[in-house]
Amino acid sequence: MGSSGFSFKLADHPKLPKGKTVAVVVLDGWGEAKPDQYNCISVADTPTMDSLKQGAPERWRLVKAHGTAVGLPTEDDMGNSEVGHNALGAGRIYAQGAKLVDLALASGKIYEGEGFKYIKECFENGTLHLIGLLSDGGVHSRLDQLLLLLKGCSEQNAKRIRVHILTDGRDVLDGSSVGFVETLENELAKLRERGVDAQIASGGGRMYVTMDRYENDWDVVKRGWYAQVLGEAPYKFRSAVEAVKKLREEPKASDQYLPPFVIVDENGKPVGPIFDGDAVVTFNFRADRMTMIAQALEYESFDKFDRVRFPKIHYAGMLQYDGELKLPSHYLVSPPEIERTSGEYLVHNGVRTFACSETVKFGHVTFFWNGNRSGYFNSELEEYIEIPSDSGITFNVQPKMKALEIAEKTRDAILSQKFDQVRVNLPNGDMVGHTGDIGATVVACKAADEAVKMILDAIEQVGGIYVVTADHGNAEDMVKRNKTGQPLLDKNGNIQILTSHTLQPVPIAIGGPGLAPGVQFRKDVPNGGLANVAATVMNLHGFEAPSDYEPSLIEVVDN
Ligand SMILES: O=C(O)[C@H](O)COP(=O)(O)O
Ligand SMILES: [Mn+2]
Ligand SMILES: [Mn+2]
Repeated sequence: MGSSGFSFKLADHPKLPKGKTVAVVVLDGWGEAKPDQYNCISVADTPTMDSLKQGAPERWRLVKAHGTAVGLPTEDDMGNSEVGHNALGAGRIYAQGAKLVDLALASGKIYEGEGFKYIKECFENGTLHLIGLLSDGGVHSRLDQLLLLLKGCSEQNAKRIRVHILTDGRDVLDGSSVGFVETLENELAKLRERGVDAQIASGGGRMYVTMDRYENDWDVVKRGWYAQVLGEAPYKFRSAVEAVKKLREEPKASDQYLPPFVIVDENGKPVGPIFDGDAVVTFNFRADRMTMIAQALEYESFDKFDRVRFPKIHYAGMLQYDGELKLPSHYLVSPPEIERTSGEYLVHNGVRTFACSETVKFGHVTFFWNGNRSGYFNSELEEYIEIPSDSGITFNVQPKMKALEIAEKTRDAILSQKFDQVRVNLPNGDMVGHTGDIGATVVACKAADEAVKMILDAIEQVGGIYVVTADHGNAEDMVKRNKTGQPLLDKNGNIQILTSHTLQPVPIAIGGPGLAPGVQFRKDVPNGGLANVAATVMNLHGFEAPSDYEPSLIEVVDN
C-alpha cells in the first residue's frame, strides 16, 4: 500500500477460482440487428457465433456500445473503437474527447488554457493552421467544433488562418464531403468579410492522406506532410469545393481515398504551406489516427520519412493523444484521465497477459484498452503481439485480413499455458464494413467467426474460460435507413451504402470448461454496457472488481 493508502491489490472473489486461462475476444464492428440482406453477419456463415447465441439469456446477452454508455455526448452518437475499448478496459464511463471539447468550447475555457496561449503567441506574425477530419461523424472530430474554433480563434485575433481538410466518407456517407466543404467555405467567407484572411489550403481523403494509425503506412502521413507543410501535391485547384467535386469524378473515387491536393492562388502558388513562426492545431480529438502526424509535427529528431523542411512552429493537439509519451506536449483540451484500468490492476495481481491483433487494430487491445497509454505495465508479465497488416490496400480485396494469423498466435499463447489472460481484436467486420462492400463484408464475418472458433477450441483444451464480445456495430447493417428502418435510396434509386458504425448493441457471451458452475448473467443490469465487461472479466480471473467500477454482468447461483 502506498503512502496515499491506495493499493492495486484486488480482493479475492468469494466464489470464483483463480488460475483459469481467460480469453477475451473482441470482434470489431460486430453489432446485433435484425437479419436481412444488408446484415452481413446474418448473411454470413457464422456457426460459432450462432452457437454462442444459443446460450441466451444465461451466457449470451446484449450490451450497449454507443452514446452515453461509452461517454459520448448523446444517444445519437454511434460507438467507435476508441471509446469502446476504453470502456472495455477501464470498467468505468469517462466523458470522452467529443464531449470534453464540446464543454470547453461552450464555456470558453478552451481559450484560457496553456495550449491555446501557446498557439496564440503566433497569431500576431504567423498563420494559424488547422488540420483535421472534416465531417460530422463525431468519431475523430466534428465540423461544428471546427466552426466554433475558427470563430473563437478569429475573436482571439488570429489574422491569417489556413484549414487543411481531410475528407471522410467512413464515419459518414460517401459523397458527403462536398457538403461539408461548402459549409466550411461559407464560414470562411464570413470570416473574410470580417477582415480575417481565412482559406482552405490543402486536402485529401483521410485513409490516403495523414490519418494512418499504429504506424501501418508512413507514406499516408508523408503525403499529408507534403500537401500541408510543403504545399506540394499532385493536384492543384483554386478552390476546395472544385477540388473535391473534380477528384470525385474519377471512376473509383471515394471520399476516404481522395488524393492530396493543394489550393493555389491566381499565380499558381500554394496558399498555405506551413512556415517558421506559424501555429498548428490538429483538431481531431481522437488519438489513434493523430499520433503519427503529431510526431512529425513535434519531434525534432524523426526518421519515418524525409520531412524536407521542419518548420519551427507552435503545435497543439485538440487533445493530448498519448498520455505515456505526452504527445503532443501542448493541447487545447485535457483528455479524459483514464487511470487504474483493469489491465493495470490485473497485472499488479499477477495476471500474465497476452494481447494480440494485426497492426490496424493492435493499439485497440493495448493502447485504448489501457486508457490511451502505450507500452507495458510490467514487461515480465505481459506480451503484446502485433501481426503486420497489409498496407496500401482497401480491405475489401483481402477481407480475411490476418484473422487466421491472429487466431493461431492466440491459440499458441493459450496452449503455452504461459498466460492467464489472452486478449484479441478481430478486425474483419469493421475494417471491411467501412469499405461498404457488402459481398466482401460477408466473407469478412465468416473469417472472424472461424478465428473465434480456433480460439475457443484452444480454451476448451486448457479448461479455460472465454468472453466473446464486440466494441460497436458496423457489419450488421450496411445500408442507410429511414426512421422506420427502411433502406434509403439515392436519387438514382440505388440504396445508400452505410460505411460507418451503427447505434446497435453488441453481443457478449461467456463460457468454456473453466467457467464455474452456476455462473450466469445477472438480470438486474439490463442496461449494461461495455464498461460492465471489465468487472466481469476480473471476476472470471477470481477477483472482485474495484468498488468504483461499473458492476459485473455475472453472478454465481447455487445449483
Ligand atoms: O478510424 C476509423 O477507422 C473509423 O473512423 C472508426 O473505426 P474504429 O472506431 O472501428 O477504428
Ligand atoms: Mn472498432
Ligand atoms: Mn470502425
